[in-house]
Amino acid sequence: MSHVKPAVVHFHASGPLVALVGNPNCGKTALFNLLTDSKQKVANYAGVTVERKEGRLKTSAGKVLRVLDLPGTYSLHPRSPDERVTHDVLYGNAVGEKRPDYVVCVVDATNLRRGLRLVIAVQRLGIPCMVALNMTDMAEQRGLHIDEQALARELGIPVVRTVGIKQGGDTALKAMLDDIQALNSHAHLDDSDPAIQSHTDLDHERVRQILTKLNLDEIVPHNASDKIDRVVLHPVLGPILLAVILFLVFQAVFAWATVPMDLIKAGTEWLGASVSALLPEGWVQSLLVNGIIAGAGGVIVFLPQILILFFFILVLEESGYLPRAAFLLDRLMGGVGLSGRSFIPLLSSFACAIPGIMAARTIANPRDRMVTIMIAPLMTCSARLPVYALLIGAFIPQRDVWHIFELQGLVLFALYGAGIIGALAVAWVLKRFTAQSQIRTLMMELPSYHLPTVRNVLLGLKQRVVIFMSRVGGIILMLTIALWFLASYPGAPVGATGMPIEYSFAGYIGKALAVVFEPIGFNWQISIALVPGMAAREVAVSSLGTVYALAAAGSNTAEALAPLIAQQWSIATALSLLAWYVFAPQCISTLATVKRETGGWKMPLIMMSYLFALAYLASFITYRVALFCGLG
Ligand SMILES: Nc1nc2c(ncn2[C@@H]2O[C@H](COP(=O)(O)OP(=O)(O)OP(=O)(O)O)[C@@H](O)[C@H]2O)c(=O)[nH]1
Repeated sequence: MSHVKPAVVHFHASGPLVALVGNPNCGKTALFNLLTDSKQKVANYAGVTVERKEGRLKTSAGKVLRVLDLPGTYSLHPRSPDERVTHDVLYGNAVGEKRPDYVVCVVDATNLRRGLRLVIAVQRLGIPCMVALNMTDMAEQRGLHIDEQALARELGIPVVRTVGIKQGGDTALKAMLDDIQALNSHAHLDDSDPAIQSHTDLDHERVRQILTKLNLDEIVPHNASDKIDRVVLHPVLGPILLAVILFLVFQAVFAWATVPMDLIKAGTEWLGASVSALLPEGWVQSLLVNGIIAGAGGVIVFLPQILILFFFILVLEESGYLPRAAFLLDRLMGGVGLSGRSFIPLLSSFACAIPGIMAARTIANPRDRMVTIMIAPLMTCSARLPVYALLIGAFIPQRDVWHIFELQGLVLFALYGAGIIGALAVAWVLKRFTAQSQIRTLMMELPSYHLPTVRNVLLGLKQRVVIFMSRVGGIILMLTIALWFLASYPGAPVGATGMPIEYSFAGYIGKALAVVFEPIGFNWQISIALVPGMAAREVAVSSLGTVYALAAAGSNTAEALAPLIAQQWSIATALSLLAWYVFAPQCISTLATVKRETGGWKMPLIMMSYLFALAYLASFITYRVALFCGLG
């Protein structure tokens, strides 16, 4: 989707500032959510948190602490923009932010070696700190018994056990934060100690000594994950499995959504009819029935499909499969000059280009980061799903292919595929125009698999519903009402022939634009819908709903839209419109994000122009080829 409501709450209240610091994927955000009762995104791969998030913890002693969740980092020498965020906060360089008063170093108990290196580096900063030994449940399952008291003695700072995914899993941490004085009194390392100069080798040595002393120097493999990886990362089976998984997801989007979609349709229809019957004919009735109900109802109907898609994405995210997919795709992406690192930002763009573009902060190489940002909008964001679903529903028959595939699902899969291929092609071209190609090896952490928690999946789905509905109630509603106005006024003069909408502001605009879009097969009604579709893509659907509802003067709402366009448009036009939306120029909020992330208007302007040109070209070719094949 093209707009994400910022879930970050900024508190200006003063109060001790506690920062959560740790390696990527060690469970910082899970703990942050528990401590502050927040609902930030957690997922089983590195690089989910790319900016600082703040929350508030009220301790049982009544003290209020400000808690910061920071992007994961391996060291205090930042290599990517997200690691720099953590670095700047810890060194007191963050603009408008004081240095934290306390640091909680979150350490993955199943990966002590790496976590402790960062702890030692943090100790050297001179900020009072402690260790939250997280994922202790997983460590226990693998037979790893850590004596936290002994560890605390070795490090000279408090150590508590936590489980980020269990209610109450933060009890010991909360108790420790309650007694904040205790943290103050603990010694921290300081640079004057010759034994612990800031030297990586010395840190490694110290961690090795601690682990040996605690009898923890054996690396315990995670057998189950290793076994699964033998299939999932297999050079032949792995890619086949990935293709099958993605394919099944798109099949499910169509196959499972029919019943809830029918229910929503029936509900909207009933509402439209009831309001029509209740209100006298006039502008109020027209605004409600043809404007709001036709417009908003026409978009809400696609919510089940969006939720089904996200259900799968959330399950894949939580299970730990996604970084494996990145690993499998590394070679393919290497062919166009990208590394597997771009995979997660690009995958996030399937929800919405905005989090995807922000996730590109995890990419250390500036050129790779820029290319990833430029192609992120080509991933099919969920705002396009309503447009695709409407056109597929109207023009592609429901038919089994070889008794296995559903034709509509197949077409949807192809459209997502077209976006990906388009993105790879653009990346390849950008690579030609930018600096030398160099071979980069992908260093990516593969987390252990675990079963997705029902709570996290439900939470993720709830967030999608909230984002979607606030768009429907916000920007979509606003644009729909504006369009209704433009499409209803000034109205046809007495004795005029043709549809009243032709004599409206929207009609005039549509006809003027149609000159530009006629070569790619768009009529004036589609041309009208494209304009508000720039602000938010789903609005193209509600706009068509409004335009056609008004055009058909009185005929009811968007449910009628699919058969109506099926009757009025040629297949060539529908295919051309689908091609348009594969590349369609960006929604405004995406461009604003690109400006923020790249620090100027140059990149967003280049992005908008190239997407527009690409969309026009793709539609032109599609339309002409379709006409040639007799689909006119
Ligand atoms: N079994 C188990 N899983 C946990 C625990 N804490 C977190 N997780 C899971 O570990 C994964 C990573 O958690 P996050 O909270 O996203 O990790 P993070 O450190 O914030 O990650 P980044 O944002 O990438 O730095 C998620 O799938 C969590 O559900 C824990 O104590 N036990």
